[in-house]
Amino acid sequence: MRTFDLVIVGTGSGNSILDQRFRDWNVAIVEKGVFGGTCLNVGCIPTKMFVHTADLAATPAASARLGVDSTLDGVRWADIRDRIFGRIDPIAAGGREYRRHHEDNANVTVFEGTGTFTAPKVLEVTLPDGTSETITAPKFVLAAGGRAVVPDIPGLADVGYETSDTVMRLDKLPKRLTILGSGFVAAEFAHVFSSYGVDVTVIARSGALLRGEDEEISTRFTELAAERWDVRLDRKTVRAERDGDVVKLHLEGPSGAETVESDVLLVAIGRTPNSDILGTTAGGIATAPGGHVVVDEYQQTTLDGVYALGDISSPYELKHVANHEARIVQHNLLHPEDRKTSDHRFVPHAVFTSPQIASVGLTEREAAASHQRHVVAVQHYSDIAYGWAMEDTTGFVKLLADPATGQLLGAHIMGPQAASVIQPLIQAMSFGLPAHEMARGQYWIHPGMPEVVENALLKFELE
Ligand SMILES: Cc1cc2nc3c(=O)[nH]c(=O)nc-3n(C[C@H](O)[C@H](O)[C@H](O)COP(=O)(O)OP(=O)(O)OC[C@H]3O[C@@H](n4cnc5c(N)ncnc54)[C@H](O)[C@@H]3O)c2cc1C
Ligand SMILES: NC(=O)c1ccc[n+]([C@@H]2O[C@H](COP(=O)([O-])OP(=O)(O)OC[C@H]3O[C@@H](n4cnc5c(N)ncnc54)[C@H](O)[C@@H]3O)[C@@H](O)[C@H]2O)c1
Repeated sequence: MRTFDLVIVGTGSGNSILDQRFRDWNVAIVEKGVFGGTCLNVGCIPTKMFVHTADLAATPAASARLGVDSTLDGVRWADIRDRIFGRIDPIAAGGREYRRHHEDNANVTVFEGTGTFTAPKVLEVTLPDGTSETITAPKFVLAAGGRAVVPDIPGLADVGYETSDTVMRLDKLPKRLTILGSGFVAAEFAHVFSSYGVDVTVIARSGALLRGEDEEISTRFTELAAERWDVRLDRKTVRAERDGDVVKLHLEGPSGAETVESDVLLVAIGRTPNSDILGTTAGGIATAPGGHVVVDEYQQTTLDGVYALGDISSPYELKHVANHEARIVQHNLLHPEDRKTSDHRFVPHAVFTSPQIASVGLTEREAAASHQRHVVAVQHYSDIAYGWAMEDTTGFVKLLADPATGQLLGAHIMGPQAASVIQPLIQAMSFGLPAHEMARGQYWIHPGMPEVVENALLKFELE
């Protein structure tokens, strides 16, 4: 058994922990897949590169009503795909090369295999050739992320399906795509593929898409989605079947049995933490019922010296959260006598679909459920100057605040550039800036898009 000072499992956010301050540590990094993890290789970065091209492809269809006539001549799928991965793949390869061979990493040993705990702080790494090595250390960082969930639907395993890991590398664009699921991944890929001219069907188990959002956003988004895609709500998928090149999904819904046919099926029903593969139970590390590794405010697991971060322990499953937690773990490894706690007070997210959606803090339903006193302010993009310029008809900002203090409790935006427009609200919440001070304590560039936030703030009826 080889002994190290520190073992890091996973090279997504885990890889960012090591810098020159660790040069005197004997470190092992264990990675079973592609260097760089989900966000770089199959997550945030490639998806948003596809979303950008989708936004461009969708522009001609949207501009005629403003008096600008243009047509989309075509979408070169292979060129888009190869440009995106032609940029990303070398970054992953470069990261691997850096850790394996660069002089900065003389103290780092890379194990390219699957790590599984056989006992507390004893990790068996199974290498691709079937051999294994056992390693140990007083300190571990578990940054092993999660993976797409595949439901137990009869026939599914035989028909062939894509997940977010594979759908961006399809050989050619399908004519028809069915997406099983109604969350982030479904909403983003439905926008991407439909903008490229693919007929998209979205199958939701419940009565709305993006159900985790504030109810008004979810309801309004579902209505808009139904105008662009074939949206099937309240459907149970009972069986999958292949007929030549066609994938058939047999559903049961409000009107009885029905079948959806398509060329490609994308399964997007959520992700599960990789704690099972990592053998956390044998490792003496507690997990929550959904499989997330349990951590305290210092990101330490139930086993002393073993830290965890990102999707393996965080129910948020967002890259900016994993990055924040990686910085906390890094600090706590380097300064065990002066540890920091992670801050999950105001975790924002954005869904890069169309219209874009962004959110931070309490939804109205959550505020009511927690008996939090609150007032609500809503401002439509259509009533601000830049909204006139865009002739926007669907976007809005919805804010929640404490009526006594003016402190913002939640912000929910659906509309152009929502992921950027929300940032000052995240800042105000994080630094405790009350709504009225935020609205009137600064200039708002006229006629900029953030005026939609200013006007929403001014609508609050505070005590
Ligand atoms: C399609 C998609 C789009 C997304 N878009 C966004 C977005 O726009 N914004 C955002 O904030 N978040 C987004 N996310 C979420 C984001 O990608 C994740 O939250 C983030 O990448 C998690 O980082 P991590 O370091 O925890 O795990 P990962 O990056 O998943 O890293 C875990 C690594 O551990 C390795 N590993 C796992 N088990 C073992 C083992 N037993 N032994 C050895 N190695 C192991 C894996 O191979 C992997 O490389 C998206 C996710 C998906 C799937
Ligand atoms: N922009 C972003 O930040 C971004 C983008 C993509 C993914 N992500 C992250 O990745 C995670 C995974 O995304 P996701 O969309 O796969 O999961 P999700 O949790 O966002 O949505 C999954 C949806 O599938 C539904 N579902 C579950 N089981 C089902 C079944 N058997 N049949 C039909 N529907 C079913 C759920 O009710 C849910 O609405 C997200 O939670 C998010 O944190 C983030």
